[in-house]
Amino acid sequence: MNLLEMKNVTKRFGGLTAVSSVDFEIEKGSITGLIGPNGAGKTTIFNLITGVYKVTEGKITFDGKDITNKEPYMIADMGITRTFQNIRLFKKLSVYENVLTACQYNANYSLFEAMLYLPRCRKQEKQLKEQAENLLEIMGLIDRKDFIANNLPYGLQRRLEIARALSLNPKLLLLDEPAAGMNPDETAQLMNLISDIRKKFDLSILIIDHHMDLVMGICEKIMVLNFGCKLAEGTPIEIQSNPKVIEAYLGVEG
Ligand SMILES: Nc1ncnc2c1ncn2[C@@H]1O[C@H](COP(=O)(O)OP(=O)(O)OP(=O)(O)O)[C@@H](O)[C@H]1O
Repeated sequence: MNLLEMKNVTKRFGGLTAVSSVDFEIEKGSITGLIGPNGAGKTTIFNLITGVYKVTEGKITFDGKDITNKEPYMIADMGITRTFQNIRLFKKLSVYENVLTACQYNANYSLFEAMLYLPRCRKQEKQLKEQAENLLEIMGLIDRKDFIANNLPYGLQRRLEIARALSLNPKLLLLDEPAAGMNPDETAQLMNLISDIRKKFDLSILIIDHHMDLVMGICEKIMVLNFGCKLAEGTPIEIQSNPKVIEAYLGVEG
């Protein structure tokens, strides 16, 4: 069953077609990869799915509902969250505060209840703190909960960003280059972590990354973009042996 469907999606910026008539599906519970050379349109696809950019033509459906050109906060509420190519954290807040502020989006007590610190507010605050601690535990960050985010090593900042994205209880998590700047050991650890969180949170995951070992190692399906068009789609083995992909992308590596 498909969780997300893009039908004939095009995005133009003036005269530039960044994404051209792309059809694409993400199966529920899957880890899917999105690869392609620089400028191929990968991040634009993330921005179209999350409502940051408006679709020029075509339709995007999520969990059976049309989300084309909905506002980003509506799409996040429906269950799609993401991380960014350039890490976006509250750099001067602690690791714990970064996750807790994201968890607090889930609170639904009123301002009145908060001002008087009524029982419903107290109960929810306690639950949100537990949720934040639990996420830090899962992401291997609990020992550094009081560190200032900016002082974390780069790889851990990426994990913290994933923890923040998970705090909104998504059904679909979009990871934009989660292994950027990581060494092979850190990349291998991240692969295990991504597989774990898919199981623990019953998630579907879409990953953009240039680390072929990561993408080929954990994705069940991969879509290859080139100049905004879908060049190929298939299992890692099919993609690795596809002559068009080798020529356009893998062949130019190294
Ligand atoms: N807001 C924008 N305004 C104008 N052009 C844009 C905008 N966003 C993206 N583009 C253009 O769309 C094309 C696709 O960009 P995109 O960032 O989606 O590529 P990408 O595949 O994610 O590349 P990379 O691997 O380098 O991150 C590029 O030519 C880019 O310059």
